[in-house]
Amino acid sequence: MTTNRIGVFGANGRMGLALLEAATIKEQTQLTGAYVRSSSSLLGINVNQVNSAADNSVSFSEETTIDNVDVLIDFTLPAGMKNHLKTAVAQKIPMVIGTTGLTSDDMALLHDAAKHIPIVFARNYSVGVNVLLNLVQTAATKFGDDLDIEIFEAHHRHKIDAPSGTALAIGESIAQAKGWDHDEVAVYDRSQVETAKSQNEIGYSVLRGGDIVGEHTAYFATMGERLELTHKASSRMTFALGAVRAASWLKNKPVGLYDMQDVLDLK
Ligand SMILES: NC(=O)C1=CN([C@@H]2O[C@H](COP(=O)(O)OP(=O)(O)OC[C@H]3O[C@@H](n4cnc5c(N)ncnc54)[C@H](OP(=O)(O)O)[C@@H]3O)[C@@H](O)[C@H]2O)C=CC1
Ligand SMILES: O=C(O)C1=N[C@H](C(=O)O)C[C@H](O)C1
Repeated sequence: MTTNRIGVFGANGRMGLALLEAATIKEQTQLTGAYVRSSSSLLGINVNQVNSAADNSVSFSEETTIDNVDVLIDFTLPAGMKNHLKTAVAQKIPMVIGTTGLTSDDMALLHDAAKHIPIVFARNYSVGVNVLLNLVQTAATKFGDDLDIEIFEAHHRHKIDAPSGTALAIGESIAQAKGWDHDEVAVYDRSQVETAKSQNEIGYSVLRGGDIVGEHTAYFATMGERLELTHKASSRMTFALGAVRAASWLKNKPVGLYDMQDVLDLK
């Protein structure tokens, strides 16, 4: 097996720094690019000075200077991801994407790009959440119709998008199993609603605070019992190592759009 050379966009972000470390410590993988914006004060600085566990032969460089890379990884914001996607398509480099908060237009761009390069896009790169995406489908279909389904998520105070990408992925997985259109059954705000909830609903609630890495619970509540399926991430390295694993899996794949369930063979 040849070494997989990894370039990381948004290398100074919370996930970016974890990805620098993951690409350094993972076997058969080499960190070869740590990309930041052209305005960044980190340009030219060794990554090792910001994360001592990251490869000391790499310095932060401009995101327009990609070279010597087999797979690019992007955990940034939607605007950044879209620029990075254009670069990856232009240079025909496979891409692993974890950025959340994407609109349906952004998703259409991803689908188009995946006609030209192989892409893994997942809203959560942990093993646990990807197993959970299957478990919620079982739970959603084993109770009768007299069932209330709610999803709760909690994240750190800096998180911008809500509900989290993972919460939406869980809801979409449930909707698929129930044969529902997710957009029609998703309820994000009950503050203006003056009627009792209907059973064909997936309700979302959100907490933001402190340094919570990421917690998700799907509730299946009926009369007399309630099932709660919870996943808790306690380190960003879980997501980063998952993304680097996805990058190794992706290296020689044909063009197309894949997800972490493909990587983990969970479909
Ligand atoms: N799929 C998964 O498993 C996971 C996904 N995520 C997602 O990853 C994303 C990043 O999260 P996190 O690391 O906490 O966020 P941070 O805010 O810590 O980092 C964001 C990074 O993106 C860069 N960035 C933002 N906008 C642009 C742009 N327009 N062009 C280029 N670079 C840009 C920032 O650069 P600068 O500092 O210069 O602004 C920074 O490096 C979020 O969408 C989050 O939801 C997070 C964890 C797991
Ligand atoms: O922003 C984060 O931190 C996370 N974002 C992802 C999401 O939106 O689901 C995944 C993880 O929960 C952490």
